[in-house]
Amino acid sequence: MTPRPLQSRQTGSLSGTVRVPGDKSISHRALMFGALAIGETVIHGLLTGEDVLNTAAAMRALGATITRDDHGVWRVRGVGVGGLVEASQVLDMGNSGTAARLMMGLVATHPITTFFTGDASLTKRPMARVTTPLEQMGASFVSRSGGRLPLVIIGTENPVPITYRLPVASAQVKSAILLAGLNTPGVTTVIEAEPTRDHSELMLAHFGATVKTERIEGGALAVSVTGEPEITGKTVNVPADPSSAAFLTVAALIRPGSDVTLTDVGMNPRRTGLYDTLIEMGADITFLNRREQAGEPVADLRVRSSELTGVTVPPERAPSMIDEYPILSVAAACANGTTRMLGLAELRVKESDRLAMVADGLAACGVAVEAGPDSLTVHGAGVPPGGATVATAMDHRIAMSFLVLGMASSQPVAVDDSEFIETSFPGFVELMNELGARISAPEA
Ligand SMILES: O=C(O)C1=C[C@@H](OP(=O)(O)O)[C@@H](O)[C@H](O)C1
Ligand SMILES: C=C(OP(=O)(O)O)C(=O)O
Repeated sequence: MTPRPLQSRQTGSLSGTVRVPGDKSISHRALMFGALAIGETVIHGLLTGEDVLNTAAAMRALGATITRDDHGVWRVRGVGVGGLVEASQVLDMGNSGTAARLMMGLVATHPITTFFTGDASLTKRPMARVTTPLEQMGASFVSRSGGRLPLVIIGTENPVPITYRLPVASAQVKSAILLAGLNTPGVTTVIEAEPTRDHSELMLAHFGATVKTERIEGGALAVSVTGEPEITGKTVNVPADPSSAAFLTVAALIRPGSDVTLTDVGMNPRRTGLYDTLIEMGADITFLNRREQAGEPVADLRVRSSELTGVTVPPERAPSMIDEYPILSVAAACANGTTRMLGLAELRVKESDRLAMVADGLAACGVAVEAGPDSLTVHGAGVPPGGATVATAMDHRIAMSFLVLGMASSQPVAVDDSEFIETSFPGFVELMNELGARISAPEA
């Protein structure tokens, strides 16, 4: 595919009221759980990013009927727990770790064989973290690349429930095991030392499954699902994605005179670490009209430009803002003083090695930065110099973060490819420009 470079120039104040697209994590789950439910699931506000469209295609290949009407409402007719059928084609999960890993959990405890692949980014990402527990439940895997995609899963006819302690903080691994547990007799339990996003637990309960979370010795959480439930189709209203809202939030904070309202943003406390951090840095963010939608808290966010000061972000906050470190690093570059971010090992195995990509990109833009094995230190000096073309390595969040950096930099910042923004935030450039940004194709 031909790369699509973009350039972002320094902008004046941003203003307006907008709704960013639906939450990606919740959108994947709504399609998957709808596909396992009996009856019809109606989804409002589903993200139509490429990652989620890949999930829809995969669930259709596994037997569900999924349609979208002219008003953007999605309907899923499910097959019932245990009812997935063998796909006749390879399931290509594109750029999406969530789709690949959760789907592997789903098929592992059905007596079907499934072939998975992904793009050049996804095929580099570790999958042993899911294949190891799923093997304990009875599935087998064939892969020529040390457990990475492409791989084949031979699902088991006689799944066994397990109790599994997560070796890394990962909602994807937790969810893969819980989804495998759905078609397994008895109780399947995942123990997590650090709380990760709980959208699977909340949505499974909404669909009628029995899911329990208990605090156990040492403060860890034990999350259990009771197997072989009958789950029934439900209505799901997908909130706006806090991880997408993050880009607009930081852009408004760093452009003087800005006043932006973001409506309907998901405020699940396991996702809001970035907002807590920005407030510690001095951000003026007001949370209006707090309410609940399908078990998920939401609010409207009013963001006004602010003088930011560097802070230390503790490692235990990482799971609640794991996808937001690239954009936090941009806020840190425009702040005064040093920001230290700790506990970032997982950033190295996302769509790209985000720790390295952020450090290299900021350095290219004249920002003082130091990367450790699992930490990042950014020395903010107000206005970044900019004036570079930043490599994005098939990573949507790197591309969007550096386009935001360009909005505040003395010289324009370009990104070498913007194509992957479509995976999570279709319409990003148009929405930013509507608020006052100056993002366009680079001048020849
Ligand atoms: O469960 C999910 O929907 C996600 C979990 C996180 O990944 P890990 O579980 O690998 O930390 C996150 O980075 C990803 O964007 C979405
Ligand atoms: C890490 C991300 O997604 P995934 O793991 O689903 O590819 C992300 O969206 O930042």
